[in-house]
Amino acid sequence: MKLARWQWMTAGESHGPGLVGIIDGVPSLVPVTSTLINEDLARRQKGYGRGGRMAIEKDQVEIFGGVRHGKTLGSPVALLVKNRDFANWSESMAPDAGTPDRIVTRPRPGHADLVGGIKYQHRDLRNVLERASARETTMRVALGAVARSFLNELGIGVRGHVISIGDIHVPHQDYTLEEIQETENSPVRVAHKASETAMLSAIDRAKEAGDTLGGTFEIKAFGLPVGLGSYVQWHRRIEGALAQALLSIPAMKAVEVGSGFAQADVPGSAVHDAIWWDKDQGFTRLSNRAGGIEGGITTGMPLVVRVAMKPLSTLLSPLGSFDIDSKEPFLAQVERSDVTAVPAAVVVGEAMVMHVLADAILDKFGGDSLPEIRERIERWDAYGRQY
Ligand SMILES: Cc1cc2nc3c(=O)[nH]c(=O)nc-3n(C[C@H](O)[C@H](O)[C@H](O)COP(=O)(O)O)c2cc1C
Ligand SMILES: C=C(O[C@@H]1CC(C(=O)O)=C[C@@H](OP(=O)(O)O)[C@H]1O)C(=O)O
Repeated sequence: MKLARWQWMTAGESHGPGLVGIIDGVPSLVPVTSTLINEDLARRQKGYGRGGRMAIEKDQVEIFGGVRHGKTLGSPVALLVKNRDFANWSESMAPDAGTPDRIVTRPRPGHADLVGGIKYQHRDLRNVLERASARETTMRVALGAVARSFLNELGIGVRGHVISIGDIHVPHQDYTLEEIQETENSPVRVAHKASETAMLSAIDRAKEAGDTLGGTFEIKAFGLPVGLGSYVQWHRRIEGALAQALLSIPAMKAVEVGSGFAQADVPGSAVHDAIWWDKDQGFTRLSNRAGGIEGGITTGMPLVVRVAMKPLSTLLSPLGSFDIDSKEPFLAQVERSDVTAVPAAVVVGEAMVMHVLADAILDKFGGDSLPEIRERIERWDAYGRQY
């Protein structure tokens, strides 16, 4: 795989002391503050259908490196988010000596418990679920807020919204950035009131039945330059990087670009976007079924990706499974779980798209400081308009 220019990683367990993250490759002079990062952390915590854990956590970032007086230095950015719930697990999850109570020997169908136990030779499946948990996505979002600020400074806006929860879908339309931004006020992050009401009662019904719901969401990026990604080598096609990034989010099972799956059902004349030219904007497209990518390269039209999330696997009325020690079948007693996390997953999806775009910008334009990169993009855009 290619060496990313925007390299980032996270560490930390769900009920351990907290989560840490580092990004190497952030240009200097990008505005970054804990207030700005906390905004995205709060957005990820919202959403109707979350369980008891979200009432415990109030995610707040601490910036440990790479930022001074509100601007990045060009050195690695290091972040920390503490787990409030650790206070309730301090003995069981102590990094040094402690008492491993709350041992898990009952793997949940659909979670990482069983395969992780076999793979890492753990007999306490807590050692698996602690890291497989989507708690880790908190740090993806914190680091993603740094990418957001970088992209915003270049005039690129990335926003997502919910398309469906269970079998309730919002009517399809080409949502604008403003319409998507308004979904911040919706408890399920949708832009359509009737769908919102139906989704809220579907979530209530699923909760009563001890069941869970998945759904789909859309992420759009506005203001991208033409030319990110490439067709010249397999790993440089940008939709490949986006699909990998989005499928890496726990519980995501499918990704489509533009009108994606629907393209397979209709002839080419109903799929491809006619090219248009005028002297003000240069080349553009009359429609955007391609979702802003042709030949693995951004076209300058809005980037559109959709993601399908499976229903969560921790069921209050669980499916059958076997205890890994006694080998006896059981129906697990579950303490708490989310009913749906699709509205939260949108914010994680935005973060993953922004990490890919930040890397693609640095790959195409290089540069060490924000002003240098901005100037290069402006020159590139001017070239594009007169091509
Ligand atoms: C924001 C978010 C919250 C989640 N909350 C839960 C949860 O409460 N219970 C659960 O069983 N799974 C939850 N998941 C999904 C599991 O983490 C995921 O299914 C598990 O790690 C196994 O990975 P896989 O589904 O990709 O195979 C959540 C996922 C996300 C993105
Ligand atoms: C903690 C978060 O999500 C968690 C993801 C998750 C899972 O199995 O993935 C299970 C739940 O955690 P717990 O077992 O502590 O109730 C969710 O709350 C979070 O999003 O910050």
